[in-house]
Amino acid sequence: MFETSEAGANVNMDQLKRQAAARALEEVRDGMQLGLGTGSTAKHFVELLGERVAAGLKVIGVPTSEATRLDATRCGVPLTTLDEIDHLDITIDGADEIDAELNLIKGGGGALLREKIVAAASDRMIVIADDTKWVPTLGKFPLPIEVIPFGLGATRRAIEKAFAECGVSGQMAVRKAKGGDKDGHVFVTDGGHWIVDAQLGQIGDPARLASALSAIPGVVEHGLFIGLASSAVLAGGEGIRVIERRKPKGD
Ligand SMILES: O=C(CO)[C@H](O)[C@H](O)COP(=O)(O)O
Repeated sequence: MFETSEAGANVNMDQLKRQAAARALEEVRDGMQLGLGTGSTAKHFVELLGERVAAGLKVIGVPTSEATRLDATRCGVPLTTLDEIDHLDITIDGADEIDAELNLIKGGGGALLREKIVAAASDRMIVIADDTKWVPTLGKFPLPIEVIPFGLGATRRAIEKAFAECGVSGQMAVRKAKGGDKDGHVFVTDGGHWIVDAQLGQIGDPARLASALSAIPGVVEHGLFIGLASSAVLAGGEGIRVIERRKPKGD
């Protein structure tokens, strides 16, 4: 399904992200419980949602990171936790790569663990992105793997074994923080873990790789989101494309 973009071809990436966020906001209804994603695209959604809340919309959100918690608070979006409510209606989040099955690579911003917990607790997950995130095959974006620092050598060897079994290979690097007083130090997630980014190039069977990585004890979570996204809103120079997942979530 295609929709016409008002902005035409000369929009910059940030405008495209905002357009995708605005389109997803049309799905939000009074009384909904929302998962709030992390990243520059999700930040647009939180800001636009804040404007609707200021105008009287009644919603409550669960943030997927401390950064989003701060943004949502600044924008006046009421927040709760997954301990206080029993489900979420929609999670709206960005992605680093999206394929035709709506499998995703996420975690470029380091929030993959909370993002996956929140998405899994939601009836629907709407992915919002500029259309450069749409790829024929996942893997060009380095796959984030959240790990426990203890025993990292053993965990890395187990990850390499899982890669070989799944027909992929590539360099791994422990993520470093960029900017601020933590610049150059190891990046630490909101959960206190580290991230290993794996440069795989192409992931032929993302579901198989996801299962193999999940089975490794030192791996807390990985950035392959398989079967979680219900739809993707992609904004490009030609307009907005909304892609629905063929099978409903949970099937
Ligand atoms: O997974 C994420 C954070 O962990 C983000 O959703 C992903 O990195 C996309 O970010 P952006 O909207 O800034 O391109």
